Amino acid sequence: MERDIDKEKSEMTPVYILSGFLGSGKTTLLQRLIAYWKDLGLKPAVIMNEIGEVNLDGQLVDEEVPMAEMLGGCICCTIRGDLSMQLYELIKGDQPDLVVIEATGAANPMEIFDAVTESSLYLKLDIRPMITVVDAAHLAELYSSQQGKTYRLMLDQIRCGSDLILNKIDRIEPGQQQEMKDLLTRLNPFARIIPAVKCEVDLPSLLENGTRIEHVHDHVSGKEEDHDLPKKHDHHHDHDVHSHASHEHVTVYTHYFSGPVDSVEFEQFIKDLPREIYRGKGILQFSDTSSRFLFQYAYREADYLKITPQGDVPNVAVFIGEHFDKVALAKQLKAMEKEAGQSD
Ligand SMILES: Nc1nc2c(ncn2[C@@H]2O[C@H](COP(=O)(O)OP(=O)(O)OP(=O)(O)O)[C@@H](O)[C@H]2O)c(=O)[nH]1
Repeated sequence: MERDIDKEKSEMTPVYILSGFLGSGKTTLLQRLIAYWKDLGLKPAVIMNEIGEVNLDGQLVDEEVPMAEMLGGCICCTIRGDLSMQLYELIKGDQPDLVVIEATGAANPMEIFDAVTESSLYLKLDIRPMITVVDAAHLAELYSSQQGKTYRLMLDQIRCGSDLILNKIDRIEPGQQQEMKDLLTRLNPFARIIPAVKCEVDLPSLLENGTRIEHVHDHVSGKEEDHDLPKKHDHHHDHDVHSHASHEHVTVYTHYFSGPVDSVEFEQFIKDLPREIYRGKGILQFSDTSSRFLFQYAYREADYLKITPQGDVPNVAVFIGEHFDKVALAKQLKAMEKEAGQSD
């Protein structure tokens, strides 16, 4: 059977799934991977999934890379059926050497595996082990508070990863790093744990990890075989506990700006965001700067990057969080637009 798999693999399109909580660093890793593959002369293609209506991360991806965007829902549930179609069109149309799927951070990883494996009915896919990016600072905080659903979703993502990138270690105390590594080992004793800053990891060795997926794959297609590998996932249990609705508490607000906003005021607004909002991103035209900016807000840290957007991109901001007051947020953003208009 092993030999058959090896033979078949040469005709298959490798599919890499990047999992990880919102803002953990998946797009950062994706950018590194694309550059790496392109250097090797390979043609990657990307499927990006956002629960919001716009894909801003797509702006950060090399424009030559074929990309399918799946917006406005999560591939593990609401727009799950579309994934097979997108994969099919991408692979048949662009004939890439490999595909990377960056799932929304709210996605349940087992469901993504399920959704991707559905496509294996039409396509020869070599579904690679899941790579999970973990925000070290976020993990530290969630672990100490053990907050309900968010924490459980992160645990799921950790349990399903064969490689766990413990990212953003610059944001925790040096002494805490070992503690977080030990925690990850307890949560998933079979995964490789790779501490990193900005997902700077040894990519060849990250991508070499090709052994474990066979097990997960077999499980998903209902042919579980008792290798000596994972007792790591209690899959049936995971499926029972985490239904498709498990991340409905995560909500999104998308705001389209009708005019430029003042940069100082906007930065202050971001600093004052309520704790329930843990992710924000957008493309903005400030009234007091000439270029446009991509802003990123992840887990109470913001950064702003000058950009020249590809194509016709509106000024927009997306906020993702748990049960936050969308109306209040919309009002605040609207007020900023007005003031910018008035000061002009
Ligand atoms: N301090 C710090 N910031 C980081 C690190 N890695 C990524 N970031 C920043 O964290 C923010 C989110 O990173 P992304 O790569 O966009 O995260 P993501 O997982 O793709 O986010 P979603 O698409 O919302 O799920 C960006 O502002 C990054 O520059 C790190 O190691 N340390």
